[in-house]
Amino acid sequence: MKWAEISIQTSHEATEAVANIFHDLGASGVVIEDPELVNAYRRSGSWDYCDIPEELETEVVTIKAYLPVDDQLDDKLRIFEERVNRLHEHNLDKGRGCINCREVQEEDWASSWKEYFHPVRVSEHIVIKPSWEEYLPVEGDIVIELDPGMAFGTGTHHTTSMCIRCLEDTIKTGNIVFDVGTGSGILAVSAAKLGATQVHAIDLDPVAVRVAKENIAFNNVEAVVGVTQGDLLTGVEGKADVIVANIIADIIIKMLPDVRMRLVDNGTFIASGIIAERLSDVTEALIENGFVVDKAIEEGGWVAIVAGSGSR
Ligand SMILES: C[S@@+](CC[C@H](N)C(=O)[O-])C[C@H]1O[C@@H](n2cnc3c(N)ncnc32)[C@H](O)[C@@H]1O
Repeated sequence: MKWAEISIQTSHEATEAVANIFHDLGASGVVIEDPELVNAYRRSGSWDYCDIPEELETEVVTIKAYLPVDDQLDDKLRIFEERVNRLHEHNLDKGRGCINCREVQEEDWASSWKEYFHPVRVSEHIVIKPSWEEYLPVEGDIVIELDPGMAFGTGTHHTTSMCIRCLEDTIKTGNIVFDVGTGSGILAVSAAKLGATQVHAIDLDPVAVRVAKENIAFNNVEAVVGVTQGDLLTGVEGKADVIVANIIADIIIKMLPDVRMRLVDNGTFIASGIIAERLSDVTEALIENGFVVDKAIEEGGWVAIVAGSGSR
């Protein structure tokens, strides 16, 4: 299906009114790009995942919506423009008011990232293969088929590949593993393929839970891996030999008491998603919570830590 992406540059005060006009014209959702929100989020310090630059031009808000390309589109565009031009009647400044319209294919949004995702060897044995690509395994390869869809975790991100390497060094046949923040399920599937006999994967995001279930089925490890929607280790019962979490530093620090409680004696916690600048914070918190830090590895500005729970 063809869609029209309609975007408008407007002012802060007109944001809600413009979004309402889009809704009235049948758009099921709008994308609001507000540089002030980006700057506020940046300053909050809760985003470890990217070095987002400070937005310098904060006055202009861009709002985008998608409408089907059909015989009503021209009328809808005309109505949109008319209503934007009448915003001053409600004492609202429309700002620049520049409207752009471009055609996009639905498949473009859903699959454009696929061209960047190819089979990749992430550890000595594990190769991540997109479900739509061919790969001829060599002896000793453990091939994981993956279609991450909208969930995080293709194996190409340093935080994920470091976790997989640490899992490969840690997991022993028969281990129980908890994967907190499973995303695409990539670490849970890796753990199962490396010999774990019970894996509990958890994610807060229902989309991730659905995608992880699909990838688990794809790799025939449903008998070993179960996925639940949940907040970190809340409500998780039993103990694991290995807990892995590729989330941000602050969340890792927050979950440490639960991690320690849910690990067997001499169990292992693999923590990733930590920017190098936060290594000392996480290390200190680990020690405060009774862990022994075995090693920290760094790649591309990211750190993964392997820590032992010791015996209690
Ligand atoms: C960086 S992704 C990691 C995905 C995958 N494990 C990997 O290593 O590629 C972090 C995941 O943690 C999930 N997450 C964030 N906060 C969470 C929470 N409080 N409880 C459970 N999952 C959470 C996100 O939805 C996301 O899927």
